[in-house]
Amino acid sequence: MDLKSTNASPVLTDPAPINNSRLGIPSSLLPYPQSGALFTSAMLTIPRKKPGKLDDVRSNGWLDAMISSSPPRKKVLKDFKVEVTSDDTDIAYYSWMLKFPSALNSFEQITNYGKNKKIVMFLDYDGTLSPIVDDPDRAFMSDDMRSTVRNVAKYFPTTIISGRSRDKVYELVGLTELYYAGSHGMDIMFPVSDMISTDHSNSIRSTDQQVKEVNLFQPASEYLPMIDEVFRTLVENTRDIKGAKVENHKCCASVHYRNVEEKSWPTIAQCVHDILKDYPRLRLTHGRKVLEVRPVIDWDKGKAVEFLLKSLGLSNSDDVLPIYIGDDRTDEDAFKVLREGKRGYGILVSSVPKETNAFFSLRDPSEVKEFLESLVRWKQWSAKY
Ligand SMILES: O=P(O)(O)OC[C@H]1O[C@H](O[C@H]2O[C@H](CO)[C@@H](O)[C@H](O)[C@H]2O)[C@H](O)[C@@H](O)[C@@H]1O
Repeated sequence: MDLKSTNASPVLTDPAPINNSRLGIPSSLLPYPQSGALFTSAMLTIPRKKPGKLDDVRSNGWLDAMISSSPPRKKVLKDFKVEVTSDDTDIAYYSWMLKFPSALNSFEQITNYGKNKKIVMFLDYDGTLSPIVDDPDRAFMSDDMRSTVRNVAKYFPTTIISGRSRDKVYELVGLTELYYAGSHGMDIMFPVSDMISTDHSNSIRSTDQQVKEVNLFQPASEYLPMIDEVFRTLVENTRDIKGAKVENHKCCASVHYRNVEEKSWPTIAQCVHDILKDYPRLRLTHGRKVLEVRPVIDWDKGKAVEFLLKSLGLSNSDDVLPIYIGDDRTDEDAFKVLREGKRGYGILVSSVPKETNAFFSLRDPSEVKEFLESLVRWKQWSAKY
């Protein structure tokens, strides 16, 4: 692993000062709400802005990205007024699988490569461990999936890496035997007892819910008041857009449009665009029917994987095989790190063909469960022989 790059400050150089002064108090003294905390407009009066002309989001590609996010299985070819049948979809999927084979069909290849190595698992949450549902607050994982992940963690060091806040994803997964990285890897926690090395300046010691001593790494900690402020503005300014939902993930904020009528997508995009104009230190990324606002720092799920491998003493690529399973564009950063460094395997969860840096594919969370169960069985079997 390139240690130098992870030891450098993850904050991208940008001359604009961080605008904590907007709030009038030093950031270190600011309280920020826990994940999922309900925002009441009484907390702060924010002048509401009507979205500007919708030209920006049409020309900057945001709208196209929104339309292509989470595509439906059946597509209508508008120009020809024909519907692509599921047979056509299947043909497209199977030819895509020639390039990104099923991790289930390639199981032997994966385990042959991992035979004398320590396998380290990284799992995304939404769309990977839990199916995508309309209400983000109801994205529960099944008890079966939970027990599968528990078993995986018995044999392989396992981290959940999510775009959600760390607290929220821990609440949803509920397993103490895992490591957790929330806010797309900008909020990482693991027990000090498992730590082999860290010399990162953004690491601090803390205690978790079980009062265990933990290492907390938050490369975007100085942005927390700014994210909180933007979250409130987003809530206020999207209030009249039916179906819009804004989440505060502590180090980033999400604006969901899954339940917004398609004709209002330009309005919601323009609304986010207008707010971001006031925050040059924040940027936008796209997820599955969600716009994500996050700090302009050189940190993502890929960097988080590298950081965790190093901190846990697992960065020797000859002895270690990291496997990362995820479904989202933000997971591509991790797939890329594994592919480019020839370090491990990315597995994309998708039921439609997609451009990806992953090596393998799985169709949906049920196939993820099957793959994880096979891995556990293989490990138990190989321990005997
Ligand atoms: O990194 P992840 O764990 O995959 O988190 C990414 C986003 O997941 C959630 O949104 C997605 O799942 C929702 C529930 O199925 C769905 O309603 C939404 O449309 C998806 O985008 C979460 O709510 C986001 O904040 C995360 O960033």
